[in-house]
Parts: sequence; C-alpha cells; structure tokens
Amino acid sequence: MQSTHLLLEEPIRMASILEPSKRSFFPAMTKIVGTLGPRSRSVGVISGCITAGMCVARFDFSWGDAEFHQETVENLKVAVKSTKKLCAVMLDTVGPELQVLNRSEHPISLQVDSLVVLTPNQDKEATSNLLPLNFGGLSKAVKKGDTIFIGQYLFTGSETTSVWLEVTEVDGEDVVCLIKNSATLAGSLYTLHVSQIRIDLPTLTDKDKEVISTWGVQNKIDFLSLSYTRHAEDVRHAREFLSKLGDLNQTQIFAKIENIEGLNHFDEILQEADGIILSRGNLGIDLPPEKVFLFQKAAVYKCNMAGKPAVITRVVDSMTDNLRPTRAEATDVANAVLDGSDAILLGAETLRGLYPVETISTVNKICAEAEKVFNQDFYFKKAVKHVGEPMTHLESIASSAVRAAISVKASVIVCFTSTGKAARLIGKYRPTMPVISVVIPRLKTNQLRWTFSGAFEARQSVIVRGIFPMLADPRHPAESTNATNESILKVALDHGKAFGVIKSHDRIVVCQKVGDASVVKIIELED
Ligand SMILES: Nc1ncnc2c1ncn2[C@@H]1O[C@H](COP(=O)(O)OP(=O)(O)O)[C@@H](O)[C@H]1O
Ligand SMILES: C=C(OP(=O)(O)O)C(=O)O
Ligand SMILES: [K+]
Ligand SMILES: [Mg+2]
Repeated sequence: MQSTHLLLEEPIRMASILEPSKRSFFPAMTKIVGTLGPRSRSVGVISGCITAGMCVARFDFSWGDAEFHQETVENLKVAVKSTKKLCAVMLDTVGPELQVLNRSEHPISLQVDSLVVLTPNQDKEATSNLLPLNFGGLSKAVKKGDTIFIGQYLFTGSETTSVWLEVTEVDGEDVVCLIKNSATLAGSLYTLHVSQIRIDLPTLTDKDKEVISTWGVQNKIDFLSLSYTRHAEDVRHAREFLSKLGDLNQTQIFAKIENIEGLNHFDEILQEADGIILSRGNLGIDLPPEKVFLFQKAAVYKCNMAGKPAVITRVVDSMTDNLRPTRAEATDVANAVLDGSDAILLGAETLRGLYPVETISTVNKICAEAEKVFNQDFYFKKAVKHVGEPMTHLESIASSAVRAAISVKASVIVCFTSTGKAARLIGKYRPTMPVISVVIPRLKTNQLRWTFSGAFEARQSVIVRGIFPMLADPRHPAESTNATNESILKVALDHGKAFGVIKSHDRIVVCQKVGDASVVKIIELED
C-alpha cells in the first residue's frame, strides 16, 4: 500500500497522473454496498461482486418477495464461503414509499401535455390514462400545482423512462395530472414521489415489520436500512422493535435520508442512528438540483465528526446499461470519497444492470485513486479540533494510533477489539493505511445457551472506510494477557502478509489492551 500520498493542494506533476497505479490485494478503503437482484443473484455473479470489492449486500424489500430474496441470500452465503471474505447483509425497508403497479408489464407511454389520472383503486390496470397507486391518501395530501415524479423502480433519472407531472385537479380520491414530458414507463413497478409533502404513512410499516421478524431474523441481518427516515423518533421506534427480536437487538440502523423532512431533522436522526444513507435518488427529486451537493457535503461532514458511517447512493446510474461511467459520474464518485464518505451504495447498476461486477470494480478503482489525494492531514486536524479537550481515553488512543502510523509510514494498523468500537474510532481519523480490526470473540449467554460474540461486530465494521475486520479464533482466551495478544497478533500479521498488504521490514502500529492498560505500539517486522 502506498504511504506517500499525493495531495491536491500541492502541485501535482501532470505526467504523474498517467502513471499506472499499483494493484494491491486489498480493495479501496471506501466500501461498496451492492443491491442484489435479478442480475446479481447467482453464486457466480455474487462471488464476482465480492471479489471486486462488494462487502455489504442490500436486499431491498420495495421489490421482490421474501422467497426470492431468500434464494439470493442463500447464494450469498455460498459465495462468502468460497471467496473467504466477509459480506454483511442489509435489509432495506419499503416504508412510506408510494408505488404504482403495472401488473401486465406492458410499457406505458405518456404524452407531454396530456392528462393522466392517479387512482388508489388497485383493481384497475395501469394504462396511459390511469395509474393505480398503493396509497389512498394522495388526493388529501396534494393540491393543484404540486409536482409529482414517477420513475421505474430504481429509476436512473433518464427522461425517457420517468415522468414529471403537475397536479391539475383533485377529483374525490383521484388526482388528475398534466404530463410535463413524454416518457415510456417500463417494468412492473414504479416509484411515485410528490415533491415536499408529508405522506401520512408510518416509517416502519406493518409489511416491513413482518419481513424483519421473519426474513430478517432468519438471516440475522447486520443492518437495517430505514427508508424515508423523517424523525429521530423513527429510529428509536425501529430500535425498540428490533430489540425484541433475539439476535436483531444487535442489528445496526442506518437512517436513509430521502426527503426534506429527513433533511430538516438530520442532526437528531444522526444522534440516534448507527449510520446514514444519503439517498440521493429520492432526495434528488425532493431537493432542487442545485442544492444536492450542499446537503451531501454538510451531511457527510456531520457523519464524519460523529464517527458514524456515511453511505452515498446513485453514483454510476449509466453503468446499468454501459460498461463505462460518464465523466460526470466518475468524477462524482471521486468527489464522494474526497467529501469523506465511508461507502458507495449501488442500486440499479447491480440489481438489474448488465455489468454488476465491472461496475463494482470500476467504482472501487476510482475510490482507490481518490483516497490517494484525500487530504488526511487537514481532515485529521478538523476531527481532533471537533472533539476538543479533554478527550476520552479511547479517542486519544485512536487518534494517536493514526498519527503514529502516518509518522512512521506504517503499512497497516492492527486494532484489537471486541465490540468493534476501538477500530471504528481509529477509522474516524481516516488513516491512510488499512486497519486490520481483529475482533476477539467473547463468550456470552442469554440464560438459555452460551454463544460467542464477534460475528455481528466483525461484519458490521466492514462498512467503515478503511476497516478490514477479521474474526479471531474463539479458542483463544479472551483475557488480554501478553501471551494471548502475541499469538493473535501473529495470526493477524500472517493474514496481512497473505494479502500482500504487509511485507518484511514493514512497520506496523498495534492498538491493544495489556491487562488494564490500552497501548499503542510500533513494531518493525523482520523477515
Ligand atoms: N480482547 C482484547 N484484547 C486486547 N486488546 C483489546 C481487546 N479488546 C479491546 N482491546 C483494546 O483495548 C482498548 C480499549 O478498547 P475497548 O473500548 O475496551 O474495546 P472495544 O473496541 O471492544 O469496545 C483499545 O486499545 C482496544 O484496541
Ligand atoms: C437508494 C435509494 O432508494 P431506494 O432504496 O428506494 O432505491 C435512493 O433513493 O437513492
Ligand atoms: K426501499
Ligand atoms: Mg430511495
């Protein structure tokens, strides 16, 4: 791994841009979440996705039934075994999403300046004049002049398959709209979004609750992506619901911010949530286009300072049908990294795209290049200043480990952890080298049976930028004596060597507890 980083603030030799980058076994420090669906559900494709850098698989229940997703998750488990890489599972809720169903799946062509009626009568077929909706309250929520957007599920913003409407009249339960652009809606499911209004549906719907307590429990989901989080209370409510579902009391909640209501309550939501998904697809419809970047920069910064992962969606839409991203998309991915994002979430690109594996590998390469010019020094100072003094011991240990690793040009930081907290905190200071987080299992009981902790903790930290977890052998005693620490460290170093990230004579920073003392030590490897 390269430790002398380019900095954009320093003059770059133009020719250096063309120098090919060294391939390292470790993927980029920025993580990739892939939405699995029709084009990415065989063991072969999922294995390809994982090898290319996907470390979280998203199962979106806006689309497909539990049985379909179960087959996919079974294949994921096989792929994880065969690639020997961790991949976390994320369940994405439907929430108060408005959907238009097109059961016949015939394309629906809509003509500019014509009228179309939105009706809650779901017995009706979808046609060019009538679109049935899964929600009865639309006519009460909108008024003449409101803007409505309808796009294919995981729409890519393309004007030929999505349509903008203007409400002209409310007629009982129906809403009559003027079509603002000609479009042909394709597929069986469309998302409908009304700009800047409140939809009076719960954030966690009954259907979501049922899916979580069956499919979610069965598959021990690592993350819940809480769609349309609008208030901190939404997160508290979801947390309470999960707490009663056995192992899911450990599931982390990522609040998905997808409308203005969520944006307005961002600070409180961030306090309650374990991480944030900046759902630029829907948010990009709710916000004027010229404001999206501002939200992104402000929200990512707040997540960074809170030490909570920030995930960005909708980055390379055009790769759904193309092998290469547009220039704007490629630059956008790099900017997401420079802004400080932890992870990139791919939607249509992996779900129904022609090139799921190539998309992941392209995004991974762009992230790796951007990380090289990330101004770590500037970022580090901001993070330290934001914490202020006095720091907690752990915060001080974590920031010192990162500072030491950079000063001695360490190739990796090895961090011992049981809850994952110490490693995450190191990740917060955005080290320029990977962090091997060695998760030490602990024996725990629920009064009925004894189990080892660690699996959730390891999988959940994969979403943090720069953290590469490995689960230590549970046969190692958990108490941190010098002898046990040494033998576990040896395993971690062998792991790093096998992946080519650690070489002979490298310096390594190790963060661990010996007895009661937290220590940061620098070791220099021999042959
Ligand atoms: N099982 C362990 N063995 C050795 N050191 C550990 C272990 N668990 C945590 N540490 C180290 O102890 C220090 C304090 O971490 P702490 O917050 O107690 O653990 P955690 O990350 O599991 O929440 C950190 O330096 C961390 O690297
Ligand atoms: C990822 C997004 O949402 P969904 O889960 O609806 O695809 C988004 O809006 O960007
Ligand atoms: K969803
Ligand atoms: Mg969305």
